[in-house]
Amino acid sequence: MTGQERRPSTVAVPEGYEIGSWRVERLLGSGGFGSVYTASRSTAGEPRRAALKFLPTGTRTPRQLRHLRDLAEREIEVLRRVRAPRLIRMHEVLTVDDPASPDLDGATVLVLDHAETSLDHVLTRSPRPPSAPALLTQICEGLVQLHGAGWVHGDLKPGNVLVMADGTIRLADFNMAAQLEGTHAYAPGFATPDFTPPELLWSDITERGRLVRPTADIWAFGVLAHLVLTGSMPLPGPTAAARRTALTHYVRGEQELRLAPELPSAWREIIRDCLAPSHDARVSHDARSLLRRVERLQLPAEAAGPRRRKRVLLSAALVTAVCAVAAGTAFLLGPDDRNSPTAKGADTPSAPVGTPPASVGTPSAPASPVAYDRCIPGSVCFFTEPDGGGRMCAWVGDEADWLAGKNVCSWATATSPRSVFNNGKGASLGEIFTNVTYFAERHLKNQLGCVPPGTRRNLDAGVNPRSHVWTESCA
Ligand SMILES: Nc1ncnc2c1ncn2[C@@H]1O[C@H](COP(=O)(O)OP(=O)(O)OP(=O)(O)O)[C@@H](O)[C@H]1O
Repeated sequence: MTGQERRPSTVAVPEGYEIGSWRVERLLGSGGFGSVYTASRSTAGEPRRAALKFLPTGTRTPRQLRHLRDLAEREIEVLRRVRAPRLIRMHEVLTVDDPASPDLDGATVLVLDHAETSLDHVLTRSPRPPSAPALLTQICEGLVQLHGAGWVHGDLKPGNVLVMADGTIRLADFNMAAQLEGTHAYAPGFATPDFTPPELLWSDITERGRLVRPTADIWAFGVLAHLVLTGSMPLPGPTAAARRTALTHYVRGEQELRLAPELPSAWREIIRDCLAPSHDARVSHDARSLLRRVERLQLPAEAAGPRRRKRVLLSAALVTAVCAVAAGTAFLLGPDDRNSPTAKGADTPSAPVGTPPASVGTPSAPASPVAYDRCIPGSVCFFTEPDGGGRMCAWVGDEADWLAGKNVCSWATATSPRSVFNNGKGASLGEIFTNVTYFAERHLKNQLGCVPPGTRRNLDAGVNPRSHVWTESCA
């Protein structure tokens, strides 16, 4: 099916229809596999509003049914297991039990956080939104969180980037998502052609599905970035077929990648790397290194420049300037609940999901050999107990103020960390800022220590960091 556009298929749900504690209001839109409605809660409790995604898993022919169930299960699995600030949250899963409505009976209903709109709609109104760099930073954060938790999105495109009422974004629509087994994963054989990397457009589908890797999302990010920054596709053409021909010429080396001339040169470099014509040529640009580059584009030139050129730590003055901006773009990873019993299986209702806390883990959790492994790849984690035990605070980006910055560490007010793990990926993947330097005061003042990539170490009692920054070296 790759190469064909998916047609929306509407699941008709009447206004006022009741399911669980929800009353359906109006249709938000339909995708290839189901429809999304706004709903309000008819009983006490939070949230008051939600988006209900109806997947018609109870109807259709047995073959369609199997396929729809597989897609629904993928989405539920991701939403249950990966809870992170830049991914849409799922509150519960319901099944319609209504034999009197044969089209609805048996449908799976995902109760999701209600988004205000999608990036697709934003681009229709404003093809080059002024907030494009900030939007792209957050999309990149979403990819870091998803890939860090071991999943490939597989269908990143404007329709699957939701914009919340507060203007922040969340990645959504995970029915093409695939869980990594080492370096690769198997996804169903669908994708949206304009956002699909060349190696997948012409690849075979095995019994387990199509082999995908995180570089597929990196390609999609490149297309998305070009679209959001310029209002046009990187491989232009009036129809999907024409764009595909342009892609073929590009991949065969018969045609250069001609990015829009108005694209700023730094973005041009990033997009070119994302749109490298093969997986091998793209593999060194993972989501995390991309995030760093995207974040740095938003720093004032005088702050970003010296940090890039000199392979030394930031000077105190410079650091203050960097922090003011970096604090606005760094983020904290949510809990990694991959080992949680409630995270398994698609048939039990999930517990309500709250905003991921700034600190995760339990105060009494004993240190164990796997304790450090809670730290999601790509992040730096500080723990309240030695050997990765106790509570954990994790960051992918810089944090200028642990207690009052963008991503605070709630336990740090009263507790000193006793161990640290720099689980950043390291220089082998082309990343530059791989060491984590931490400071006794906010805004990176009064250096306490530095952790090289891959290092797990215990900290002396009384070491009280208040800020940290990813740096080129610990020297
Ligand atoms: N949580 C949500 N809040 C608000 N709107 C949503 C939410 N989830 C999805 N939508 C909107 O509902 C519509 C249908 O979404 P859905 O995920 O089913 O399909 P799609 O992404 O448009 O298409 P496809 O699944 O074929 O890729 C889209 O317009 C999307 O923006």
